[in-house]
Amino acid sequence: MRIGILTGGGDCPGLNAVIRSVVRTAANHYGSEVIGFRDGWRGLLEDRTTPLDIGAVDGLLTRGGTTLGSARVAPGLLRDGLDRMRAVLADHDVDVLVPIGGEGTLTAAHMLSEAGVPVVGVPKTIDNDIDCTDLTFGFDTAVSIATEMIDRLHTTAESHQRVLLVEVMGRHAGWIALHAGLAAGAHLTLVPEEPFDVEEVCRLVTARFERGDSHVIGVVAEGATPKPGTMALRDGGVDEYGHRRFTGVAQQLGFELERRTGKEVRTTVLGHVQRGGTPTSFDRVLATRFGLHATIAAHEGRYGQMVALRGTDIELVPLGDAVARLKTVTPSRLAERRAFTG
Ligand SMILES: Nc1ncnc2c1ncn2[C@@H]1O[C@H](COP(=O)(O)OP(=O)(O)O)[C@@H](O)[C@H]1O
Ligand SMILES: O=P(O)(O)OC[C@H]1O[C@](O)(COP(=O)(O)O)[C@@H](O)[C@@H]1O
Ligand SMILES: [Mg+2]
Repeated sequence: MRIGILTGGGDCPGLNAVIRSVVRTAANHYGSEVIGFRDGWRGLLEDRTTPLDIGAVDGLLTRGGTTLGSARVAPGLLRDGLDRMRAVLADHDVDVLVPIGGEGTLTAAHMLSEAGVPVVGVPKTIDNDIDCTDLTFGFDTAVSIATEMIDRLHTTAESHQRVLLVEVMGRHAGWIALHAGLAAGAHLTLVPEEPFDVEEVCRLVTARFERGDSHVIGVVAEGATPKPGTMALRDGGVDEYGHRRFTGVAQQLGFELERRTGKEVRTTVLGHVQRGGTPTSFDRVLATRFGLHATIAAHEGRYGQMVALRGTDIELVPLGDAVARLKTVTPSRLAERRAFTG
């Protein structure tokens, strides 16, 4: 058998570990071959490939990023390129395609699958917002990095009796903010799922200083928004791929807080540091198991599926189910942070 593999969307610690796992499982369990398409769907459309044998994946387990590269393609171009992609796959004798990506890449994978292309998907995202899987690799790494950074912000914030706002990633879902906030003892966590009231945030800040607390740490997901009418947030529009352009919610909230409470505020935007570097051991294991089970599914002809973590087992779920909706933070998980707010 010949497996084609590609990585799409934003990079994520653990992508290389999946690639290695697919190649090793294919070669060692099945005597199969793997070919990589460069730069996500773009490489498949443009027929840019790289052979992947055991030697090519040496050392990949621990390396961040993706050795195959990743790029975005406008979804319309992809839909128009269906026949072209089919022809490229046939030219390379690819029997099954294993796309590794977020909800965008997996939506495209579902489209190919519906068009009859044999596909087994692997979910990736640091945001942890893909449905039908308990977790995605990259999330644990991002939370670990964010936690360490927030730990460090505590000490400088208390030295100066400041409010420290830290903006973390999370376009539609506040999982990173919620988990890093809980892990690092944040006093306030703002997530996209629950628009915030700037007056309430001001009350919390003022109350903490009035009762003698030394500082405030607020974790703000990049996709958090104020309740309508409470605070203006600059509109950045959308990019050519339909993604909302962020304009720095933490910074803008910081200005408002300083103005309204008179307290000194500093803002730290963690940005891509959350996605860079080596995956945690948890993510290495999850990525390796995803790659292993995707390769088994490919050889068993279980197409149109995505590997998923359910409890401690890796299972297969229909791609259509996985991309039907995003997995956002539930009200009950949001409620858990109340005791630690303020
Ligand atoms: N609705 C869609 N239909 C078809 N293809 C899509 C769709 N959304 C995204 N894609 C393709 O998947 C690529 C990656 O999606 P993107 O949202 O950027 O990253 P991720 O896979 O991490 O969610 C896009 O550049 C595009 O080519
Ligand atoms: O690297 P880019 O293109 O600026 O994208 C940033 C976005 O990618 C992410 O890091 C990960 O999102 P995906 O895994 O869905 O691609 C988001 O948290 C963030 O908003
Ligand atoms: Mg996406």
